[in-house]
Amino acid sequence: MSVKMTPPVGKNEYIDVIFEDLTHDGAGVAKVNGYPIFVAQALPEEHATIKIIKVKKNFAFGRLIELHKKSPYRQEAPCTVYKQCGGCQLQHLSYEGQLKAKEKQVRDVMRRIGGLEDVLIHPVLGMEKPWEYRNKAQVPIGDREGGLVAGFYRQGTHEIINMEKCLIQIEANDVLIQAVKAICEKYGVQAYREEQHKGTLRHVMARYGQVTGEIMLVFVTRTEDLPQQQQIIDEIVAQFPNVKSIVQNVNTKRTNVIFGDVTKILYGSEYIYDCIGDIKFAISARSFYQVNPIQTKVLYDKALEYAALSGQEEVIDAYCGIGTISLFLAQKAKKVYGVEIVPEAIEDAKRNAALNGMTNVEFAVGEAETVIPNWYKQGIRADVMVVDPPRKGCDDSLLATIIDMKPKRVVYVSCNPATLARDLRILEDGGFKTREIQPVDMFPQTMHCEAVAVLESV
Ligand SMILES: C[S@@+](CC[C@H](N)C(=O)[O-])C[C@H]1O[C@@H](n2cnc3c(N)ncnc32)[C@H](O)[C@@H]1O
Repeated sequence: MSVKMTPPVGKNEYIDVIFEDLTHDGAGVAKVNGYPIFVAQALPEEHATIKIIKVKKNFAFGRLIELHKKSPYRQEAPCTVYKQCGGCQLQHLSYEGQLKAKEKQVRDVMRRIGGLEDVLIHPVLGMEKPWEYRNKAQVPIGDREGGLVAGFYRQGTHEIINMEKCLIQIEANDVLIQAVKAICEKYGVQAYREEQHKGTLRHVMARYGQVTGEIMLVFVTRTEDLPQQQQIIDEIVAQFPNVKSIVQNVNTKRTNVIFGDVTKILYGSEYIYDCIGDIKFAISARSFYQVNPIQTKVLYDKALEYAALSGQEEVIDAYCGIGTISLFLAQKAKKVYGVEIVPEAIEDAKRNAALNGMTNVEFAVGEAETVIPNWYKQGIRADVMVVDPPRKGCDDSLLATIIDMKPKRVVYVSCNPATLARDLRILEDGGFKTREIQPVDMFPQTMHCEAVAVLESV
């Protein structure tokens, strides 16, 4: 017989609470008789009066009404559009507080989801200057009173708010996007209007090579043509000589997905270059490239250290993107095999290997969970397996193959501690032991948390 529980709070009720924790999206968590209430902008240890705004069977949402005791880590968020934007969730928490919160997040999920009580978890490696770090800006374009707006969607809506400066964005991208907006306005380019599925310009993306200074600009349009294309390009290139590639991506669909299937080069090269450490990379418009170049080096150095290569090992790099980690590893390995699902990224990866004179790498296009089991059947064995999956983590059949293959070490790079913990549990049950976990702060001011773990076959 199931017992129906009545939530201990009611809608519109005002109550006093003490916050204990943060959710994975940065809201404060308070509990009433074990029943959790989520409140945006609240921090652990804070005492507050809140108003209940939504009640569900197992949890509720509240709004901060009055803070009675503030967290010692609370600070004034420096960004003027912080509350409307939603791109950052932690600007009201000092950077020291953010690093502590992320370390706690990793510890909690390792215990709760992974059942890993005794694993060594290091403090988060943070940034000296945790601002202006993003090398990629991707902004929706709208129109208002005859002009264009470029910025962000107001939280929970598709209303575009204009933003001239994003505090986590590398300044060069902000400056370029403001200029592109003015140039497009001058030549009468219309913004895409979602409700009517009319107009031209949907998004503008700028990607900056931190070391080379090269910039790629991408226009995402609903239409095949970008009106006054040549004049627009000429003005951009005259004002910004470091723009080395201008690309148009055509997305004709009614969709929230940003990119369409067709990409054409309007000016310059199909890629820009950047360097991480001693390795040079060509990056094309649709390829994944880490957004925080300073911390990427920290992360990859740690992955390389955990791989503990002597020069004799065969290594598989699953989810390899444009071969960034693969080429880092190839400096110290006998042979590296990279696998990635996006064909353009694998073309970039091959070009990158040639660019750096590396001949001990081989890349394959496909799902890691299909390609690697096939390699295993063909007799390929890795001494070290590196995985860097998207947020949903590794597919079960890939984990099963890793368990069968029994590499000496697995280096797991993760952008989602919850799926990392889940997958570590599966690998531990299959005969591996997690030796240590190093969280690296790739995304200051946000709740996103990256970590690299090393496991050994026991
Ligand atoms: C977090 S990124 C890591 C990329 C690369 N290791 C890096 O650091 O730049 C994850 C990559 O996995 C790719 N991917 C997603 N699902 C995949 C799958 N099932 N098999 C192989 N690659 C996949 C994505 O296209 C993306 O390039």
